[in-house]
Amino acid sequence: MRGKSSLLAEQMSAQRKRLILLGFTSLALGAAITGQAVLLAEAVERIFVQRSSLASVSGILSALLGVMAARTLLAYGNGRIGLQMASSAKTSMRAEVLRKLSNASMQMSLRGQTGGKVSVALDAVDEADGYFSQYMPRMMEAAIIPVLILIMVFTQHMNSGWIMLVTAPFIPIFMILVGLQTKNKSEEKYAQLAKLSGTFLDSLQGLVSLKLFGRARRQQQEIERSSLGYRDATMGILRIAFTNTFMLESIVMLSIGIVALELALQLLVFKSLSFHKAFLILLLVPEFYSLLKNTGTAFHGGRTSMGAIRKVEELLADSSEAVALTYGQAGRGNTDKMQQSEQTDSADRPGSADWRTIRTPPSIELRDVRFRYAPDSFKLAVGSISFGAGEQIAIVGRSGSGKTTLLHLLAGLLKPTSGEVLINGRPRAQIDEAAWFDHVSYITQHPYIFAGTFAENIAIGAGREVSRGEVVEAAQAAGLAAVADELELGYDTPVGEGGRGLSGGEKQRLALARAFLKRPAVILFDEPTVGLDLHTERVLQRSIAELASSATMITVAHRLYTIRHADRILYMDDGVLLDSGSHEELLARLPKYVEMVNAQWKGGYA
Ligand SMILES: Nc1ncnc2c1ncn2[C@@H]1O[C@H](COP(=O)(O)OP(=O)(O)OP(=O)(O)O)[C@@H](O)[C@H]1O
Repeated sequence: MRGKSSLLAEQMSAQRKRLILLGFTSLALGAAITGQAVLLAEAVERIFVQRSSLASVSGILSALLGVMAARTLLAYGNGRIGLQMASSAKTSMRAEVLRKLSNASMQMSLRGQTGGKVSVALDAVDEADGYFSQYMPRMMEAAIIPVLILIMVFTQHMNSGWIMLVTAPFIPIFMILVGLQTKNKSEEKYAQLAKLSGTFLDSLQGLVSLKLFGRARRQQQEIERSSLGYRDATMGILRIAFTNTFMLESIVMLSIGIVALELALQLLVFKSLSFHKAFLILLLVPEFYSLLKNTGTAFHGGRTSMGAIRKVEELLADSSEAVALTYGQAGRGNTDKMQQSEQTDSADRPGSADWRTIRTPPSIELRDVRFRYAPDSFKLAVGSISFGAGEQIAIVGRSGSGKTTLLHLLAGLLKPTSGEVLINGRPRAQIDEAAWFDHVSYITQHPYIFAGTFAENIAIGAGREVSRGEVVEAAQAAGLAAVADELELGYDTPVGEGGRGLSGGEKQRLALARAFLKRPAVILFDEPTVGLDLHTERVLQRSIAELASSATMITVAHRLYTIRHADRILYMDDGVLLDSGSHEELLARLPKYVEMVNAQWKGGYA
């Protein structure tokens, strides 16, 4: 797991060059600020005290203008460097979040609320901006420029230097106290925002169910509660920010007042100070405190950003933890390999290239495979089974017996807690994931339809550019041609979110059309439990049989037709493989199987 604030440390080390540049521009800015004060004091001294002619100070005035222009440019430069740091830090953080989320195991994807993750990936990363664009440049300026000013003041008048040195620490001390409070509040704000986003997205996704169960009002109240929590957390931060600004302003005013009083006494009462020196110090003192004060404001923003960065860090750490927790020993190897594959081109890895060229159905072997979603949860222990190349396997068993879990293990969506899955004798964990998925089609009961056209949704299966002709051919093979003809814009009709809806049977045929484009060597099929009309049923059966003729096919089967036509049937019972064999063999020796077959006859599944 990542150490605390290591994400920040990583980002800072990636920005080292810009930080050094920032140091140099801050130094130059400090020189410009002190130079400006010196030139201004000199010009005022000559014009008003020595009554020199304007022409005699024209050189000083031009130099003053030049220094002022340089100061403006340097301040602008510091701002730009800050913005560039923020932009590249945000880009790399967001990329890391997206990479982690997309590489995460299926369990990880299911953990936590999607809305919360979206909020962290978008809002929290955006909030990190302030740390790099404001906090860091101001901190760098505060570390360099006040020191330059202080040196200057000490060389002019020791007393003023001491007053500044004694009063200055009040500002950072105050900032630290406020900052600590703000950080907690900021983390609370992000927790509230993630909760609000999560509740909101959940409610949107489940709107129909919520309405049907009369829970819409309660959910509305839940959203209201979450949004009020978020409001309170935000208001809490703002309250601290306003108090912070007021207090800082008071400290600054008081400090400048003390220095001015001391200068006035020295200048007018004790007459121990020249006007030039007094005026120069008086010009530098507000610069000194204003820099520290700006740092105070930036500090507040910086702490808020740190809270946001911590949230991003937690999300990243959570992904790594979930991977380690789920995979156990075997998983640790897999995670290593996953990281390895990020560093080296997957095609270079041993076993990838030859696997890519395989087009024939592979043999699959489970070797003493065990799996748990979490400690003390459902346990799957199927032992060792092997499936011959091109074999048609049906997995059957009661609801909750672990059929889908087994299918996910075969697909590589879940990693075994112990044991391994071998493909053509090679551990699946050693095969490049992308290369493996190139050869697999997993047709779930509820295929995902992306927001896009009907044709695009089919084409996604190919994983390459495909012509309209190929899409139409795949649709015909999957029995979808008639459906496409009935759509308003044919293959160009928008479907998925925001588009036209598709029925369950249509979605499954669309998943089949994707598989026809892909022509996979392995088909994993979660057969629909709901009854389809006779015509759709026949179309599906025919299409699947055609696809299966060139693939190793493993089906979580619910229909007697599929079960009877399988080469081998695996009967699962409470996470254990109770028996396997042909339909006739199981009928002869497994009473639970007979019971299931009889129940299906009665239910009309056959
Ligand atoms: N993400 C998960 N986390 C924890 N437990 C899970 C998860 N998914 C499934 N389970 C549990 O694992 C067990 C097996 O589930 P699985 O979906 O594999 O059963 P199944 O035989 O496919 O059931 P069905 O026929 O109803 O789809 C169940 O007890 C289920 O509650």
